Parts: sequence; C-alpha cells; structure tokens
Amino acid sequence: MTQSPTLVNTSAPVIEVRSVRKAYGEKVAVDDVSFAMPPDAILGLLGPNGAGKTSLIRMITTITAPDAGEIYFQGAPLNGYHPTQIGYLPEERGLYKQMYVGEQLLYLARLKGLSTRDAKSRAQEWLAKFELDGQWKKKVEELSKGMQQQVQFIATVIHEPKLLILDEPFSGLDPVNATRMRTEILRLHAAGTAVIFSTHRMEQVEELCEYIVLIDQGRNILQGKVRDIRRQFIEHRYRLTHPGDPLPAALAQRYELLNHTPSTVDIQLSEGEDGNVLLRALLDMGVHIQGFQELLPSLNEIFIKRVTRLNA
Ligand SMILES: Nc1ncnc2c1ncn2[C@@H]1O[C@H](COP(=O)(O)OP(=O)(O)OP(=O)(O)O)[C@@H](O)[C@H]1O
Repeated sequence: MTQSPTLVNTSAPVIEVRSVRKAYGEKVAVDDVSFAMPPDAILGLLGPNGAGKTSLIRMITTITAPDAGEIYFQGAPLNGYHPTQIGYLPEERGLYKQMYVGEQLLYLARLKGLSTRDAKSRAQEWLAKFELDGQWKKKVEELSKGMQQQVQFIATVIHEPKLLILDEPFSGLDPVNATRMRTEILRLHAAGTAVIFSTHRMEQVEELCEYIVLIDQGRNILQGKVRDIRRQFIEHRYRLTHPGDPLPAALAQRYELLNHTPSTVDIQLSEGEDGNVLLRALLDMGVHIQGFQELLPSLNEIFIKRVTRLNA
C-alpha cells in the first residue's frame, strides 16, 4: 500500500544506505554496504559483473528488502511512498511488447500517480523531444530496439522523480540518440533531479559523475568525489609534448621515460619529486616544450587496479 510522504528533508542525502546486506540463499550479494548520496548529485555506481549493483538498486527501489541495515530517502526510512519519487531504468528493458506506445506510457504514468490528463500531455511532450511523436499508435514490438529504449526512458522520467536510477542507459543507442538522452539527463539534473548511473563504461562516468561508489564482491571498496579519488591514485607522472626532435640524453639518464610517441613522452617521478623542478630541468636541458601536463589516472585504471588487487 502506498504510504503518504513523511517529512522531507531536502538537505539530507537523497539516498543513504547504512550497513545493508542481502543474500540469496548462501550467496551474499551485498555485504555491509554504506554510502550517502548528496542531494542533487550524479553518482556512478560501479563494479565488475556480479558485484552486487543490481541487488543494491533493487533494494533502493523497494523491489526487494535488505536482510540487514537500513536505507533512507531524504532523511526518512524508505517506505511505500518513495517509489513514486524514483524512476528506474533497469538494464533488462521491460515494456509490454504488444501494447501501443501511447497506451503504455499512460498506463505506467498512472501507476506512478499522474492524472490521465497530465500523463497524456507529458507523454506527448516527451515523445516529441525524442522525435517519436508519430509512434503513439504503434505497438512497442514494431519499434527498433533504440526507440524502445527511448520510450522506456520516457516512462522512467514521466512522473518527474526526485531520484533517477539509470542502468546502462546509452547501450544500443546511436551517437545522435545517445547525445539526446545525455542532454535530457543533464537537463533533469540541472532542474534538481539526483541521478544514480550504473555502467561499465568508465569514460561516461568521468564525463557525467561527480561522485562514485565502487563495489566488488558485494562490498563497498571505494567511494567519494571523482576528483579526490583520482588525486588519491596519483602516480607522479608528467606528459611532455615536444616537436619531435631527439630528446637530450641527459633526460633519459636522469628520469624514467615511458610511453614514447614521436611527439610525447611520459616522465615518471619518484614520490616527493616536484613537477615544477622537472619543468625547470627540462628548460635547463634546452628541451623545446610544447606541452607539459600532470597525468591523473583514469577511472578505468583505478577500477582495474582496485578490483584486480582485491581479487588477486
Ligand atoms: N535472484 C538471485 N538469486 C540468486 N543469486 C542472485 C540473484 N540475483 C543476483 N544473484 C547473485 O548475486 C550476485 C550479485 O548480482 P547482481 O546482479 O547484483 O550484480 P551486478 O553488479 O548487477 O552485476 P552485472 O554488472 O553483471 O549486472 C551475483 O553473484 C549473482 O549471481
């Protein structure tokens, strides 16, 4: 039964997961996971296959309940009202293939508490945004896979949820439609919607997410701001871009050089050595510097490093 909203604390984390555990028989899928998601954040929920991400999302959306621990939504214990504040696009798409697109959107929007009138006008508006306005009377099975995905995205956002949970939202979309969906997600976020974004595509996470939670084998192994995490994994490496002339021999004698290309080389410093001192040394050696940049590890490198280290 849907419960009425409890007191909403808009400065509280939109979702707070406290020591949550979930097992399926002997298999512990989520093991003592805790994190708090700042209001209006875009948070990347990451982890290798089988890490427990879907199990966690299913608890946040109240599809299943934790065996232990608590989940809070805007400061209140998760209850039957909260699903109306959440939009979830699961990785397995789940539209009724035989239903007409318009009818389906109205049905799903009504389930989320919209009046028929609002549901209809919003469905028409959203379909027009995705250039699907001619599809109202088509059966879902008559649409391409990418179009079905866009219709399901519309069903996920039509009730203007406070929290959007998107599992691989861009998979199967061509670049134009992926860009269109990304624009709509960012527009919703700018209007105050918090987003949990689950994907294996790290470049998308770097582009969209300010925060990440990384889970592996059911446990939360890394969390925080992407910027801070990248700094934590800093490797004291600098990329020099030069015109392609041979580099002075003294450079290779003094420093470890990596990843040569005709016009770049990465220079490894040891811990405690200063990038500014390196820059000065390059100038003193007469190197023609076209570019000089500290290399921060990518999320992909951090993911592989953390996950393989723990599984070794
Ligand atoms: N209904 C279930 N019954 C038994 N085991 C399950 C069930 N659902 C998930 N599991 C197991 O729990 C673990 C976590 O699965 P989950 O689907 O949450 O991972 P995931 O991080 O979403 O993986 P992926 O990235 O591959 O989608 C896996 O070992 C999986 O086999």
